[in-house]
Amino acid sequence: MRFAKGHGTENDFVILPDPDGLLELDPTTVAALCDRRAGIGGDGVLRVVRTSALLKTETLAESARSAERSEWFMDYRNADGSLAEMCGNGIRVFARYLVMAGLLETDTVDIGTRAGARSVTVEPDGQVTVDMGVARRLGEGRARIGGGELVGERVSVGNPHLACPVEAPVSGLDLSVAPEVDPGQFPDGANIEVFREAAPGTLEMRVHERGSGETRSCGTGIVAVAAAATSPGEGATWRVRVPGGECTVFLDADGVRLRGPAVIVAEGEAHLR
Ligand SMILES: N[C@@H](CCC[C@H](N)C(=O)O)C(=O)O
Repeated sequence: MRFAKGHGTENDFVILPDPDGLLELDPTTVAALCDRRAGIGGDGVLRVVRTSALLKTETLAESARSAERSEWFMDYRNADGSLAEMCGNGIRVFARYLVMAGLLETDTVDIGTRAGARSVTVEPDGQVTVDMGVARRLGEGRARIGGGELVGERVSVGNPHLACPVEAPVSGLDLSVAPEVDPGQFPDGANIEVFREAAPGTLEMRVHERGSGETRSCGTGIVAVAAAATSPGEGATWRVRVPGGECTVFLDADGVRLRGPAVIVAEGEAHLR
């Protein structure tokens, strides 16, 4: 099985080129690929598949139908094999892979996801900007963590988030154990972010991702905390620092854009047993 490895702010992915949709990617295979000792290692898998091939085996939700017009589809899987609707770091890495593989002739492309199509622009300076659509703010939510409680705002970026403001520097928090959420608020689970304003216009954030555990960055989580930190109805630009680097989020009346790095670090052949 051919693969590439890439990351966006150290949120890392195994990339599987499968233009014609021939791979059978079950959760066990995904978990084996993402295993950091016995596999290649990654927070998730990005299968690079033509949308026309994906649609032979999968029906998209009504809300994701815009993806049907995209040539390429980011079939994203978490490290535990579960599917997710969207990945903000992954889609930048996906676009970088398309460029490297000679599969992209323009700088801007619509990429299909289970949250719908997202317009992605690969910039000359190496950064990649994604039109993330709308970050929907859904009201207060809670999570239990290490005997305490986190209170924050539920935000949908296509996938579910709980963005929790905290007073102390985020480096002091223990996110090693999965926070528990109320299934009534999050029927499909959630990605949990803690954040604080470290300087004017700059947020610091850490995340515990659904299906992957604590990661060094989460692009949709970065968008969720930027939305939660912005006064309703106003626009803003936030730099968001995560353990693996930094991204910038632009919020305005048209929606949200996420800008950050995307790197391919290796290519090879995987031999899974
Ligand atoms: N790391 C990603 C998000 C991946 C999906 C997430 N774990 C979920 O299950 O919703 C990002 O960069 O957005």
